[in-house]
Amino acid sequence: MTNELVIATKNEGKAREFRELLAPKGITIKTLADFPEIPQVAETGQTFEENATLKATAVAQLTSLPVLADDSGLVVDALDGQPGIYSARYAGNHDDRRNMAKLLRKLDGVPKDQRTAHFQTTLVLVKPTGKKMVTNGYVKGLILTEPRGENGFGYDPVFFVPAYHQTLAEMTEKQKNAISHRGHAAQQMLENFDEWWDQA
Ligand SMILES: O=c1nc[nH]c2c1ncn2[C@H]1C[C@H](O)[C@@H](COP(=O)(O)OP(=O)(O)OP(=O)(O)O)O1
Ligand SMILES: [Mg+2]
Repeated sequence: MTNELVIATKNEGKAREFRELLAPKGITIKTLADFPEIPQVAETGQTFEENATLKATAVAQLTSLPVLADDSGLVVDALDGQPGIYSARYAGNHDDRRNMAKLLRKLDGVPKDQRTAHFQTTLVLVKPTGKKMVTNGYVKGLILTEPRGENGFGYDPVFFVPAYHQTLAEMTEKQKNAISHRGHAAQQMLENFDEWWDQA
């Protein structure tokens, strides 16, 4: 069996975090940047798991390699769970600054104790044979009224984690990975990875 895993993402921030999270496995990691001919997979599902499965399955078929896909988003309580699966296309097409600006506008006037939210990541691992593994991860926080910090990506600058008195964008990548939705989902995946990898 090949020693390569493709991460089915066009998001450089995710790809960076996965390289760090998967480093202990000693697997050769590729991303969609290595397969420029693969088109964007339409995220037509109604859930994180459906969308991650669509991305993973399409790329496994096209590459004949094992694939990991991540579908993730920000779930805001005061907005009835929005932007949720629409996080990447909330204000525009993958424009982090406009997405954050729209979020802050929607939460204008909402008091601090009602600005609760969580990030969710659903990870789907799929082999070309169809063998699949799914894990989920979460992190709880509060949406600030203005961005803080330069690290990370997406909504990180407005996502404050009370236990650490920092936004995700104020943490190092290692700190973020230790507590984030993606970090938790990846840890769970890694616990069962060898069993999945060794099966047909
Ligand atoms: O740790 C995170 N820190 C901040 N923001 C985050 C995080 N994790 C997901 N997010 C946001 C970014 C994007 O607005 C959406 C994911 O959308 P999602 O479709 O899963 O990813 P994407 O389109 O950027 O890349 P791709 O589908 O190629 O993997 O949630
Ligand atoms: Mg996407």
